[in-house]
Amino acid sequence: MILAIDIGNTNIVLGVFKDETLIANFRLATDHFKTTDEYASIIMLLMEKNNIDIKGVRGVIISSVVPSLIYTFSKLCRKYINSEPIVVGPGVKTGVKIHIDNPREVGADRIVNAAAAINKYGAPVIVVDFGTATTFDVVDKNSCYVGGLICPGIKLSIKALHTGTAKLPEVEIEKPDRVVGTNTIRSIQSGIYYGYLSMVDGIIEKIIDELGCDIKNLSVITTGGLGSIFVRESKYLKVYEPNLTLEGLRIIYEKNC
Ligand SMILES: Nc1ncnc2c1ncn2[C@@H]1O[C@H](COP(=O)(O)OP(=O)(O)O)[C@@H](O)[C@H]1O
Ligand SMILES: CC(C)(COP(=O)(O)O)[C@@H](O)C(=O)NCCC(=O)O
Ligand SMILES: [K+]
Repeated sequence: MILAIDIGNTNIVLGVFKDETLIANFRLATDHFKTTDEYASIIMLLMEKNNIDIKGVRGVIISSVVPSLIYTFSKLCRKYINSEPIVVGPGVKTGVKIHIDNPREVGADRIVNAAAAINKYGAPVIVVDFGTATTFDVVDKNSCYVGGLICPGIKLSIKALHTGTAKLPEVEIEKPDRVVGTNTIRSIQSGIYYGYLSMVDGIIEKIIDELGCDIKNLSVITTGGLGSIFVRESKYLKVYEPNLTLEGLRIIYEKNC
């Protein structure tokens, strides 16, 4: 078995693969202050509850956008799994040609998403990841990662409206029936929901223009904890792949083991 660990700013997602099949996945809150031993005790308990023998894990691969937790989880792998993890970054083969100003600064999760999307859908492909931030990753027709966009995440935007004002409450993400809100909560929900929907579709149209390709030849894949919200409702987001990053990690593991 392979253990894939995707460390995001809000959640840490773990996936256990038996050959190419994801047999279990767990989601933990990202906590910069938890120790190696604390994370290990949670993970081992979850493994046990899912009847997974940690001794059967032959390798671990980690993608992290939280630098301090790379150390915590690498230590966890050595101490509790007896394995030196592959940490996605410079020097690790991903199969993705990165054509941006400074390949070292791009979030590992974005390259992992691109690797998974190319593998499953071919190129050109766009990945929209609704996590703490909402990111767009663009792979051109030559399978080159050519960059993308970083937008404030949905929950982050809702929080910012609340913390940056005296009177706005923190609302739940909901689709209002009408775009014109008739009270404060409905107005915020409409701003968030229809604002994001228009932003996503508008950005995808601009990317298509810039790539100079036809929408018929391009795949647009959605992922991330909040990714299911706009699928179907959007003109372009039709495919939701909740485990895209984990699948990308498995593919990259196989290239490097
Ligand atoms: N299964 C789920 N259903 C609904 N919301 C979720 C789910 N998983 C995560 N979320 C929410 O989605 C947001 C983004 O999560 P995630 O994609 O894990 O972010 P990140 O990768 O930045 O850590 C978080 O606010 C989280 O609370
Ligand atoms: C853009 C991100 C914050 C997204 O992180 P997430 O929402 O998945 O937690 C992360 O990929 C990151 O820190 N990237 C570094 C900058 C870059 O990608 O250019
Ligand atoms: K993201």
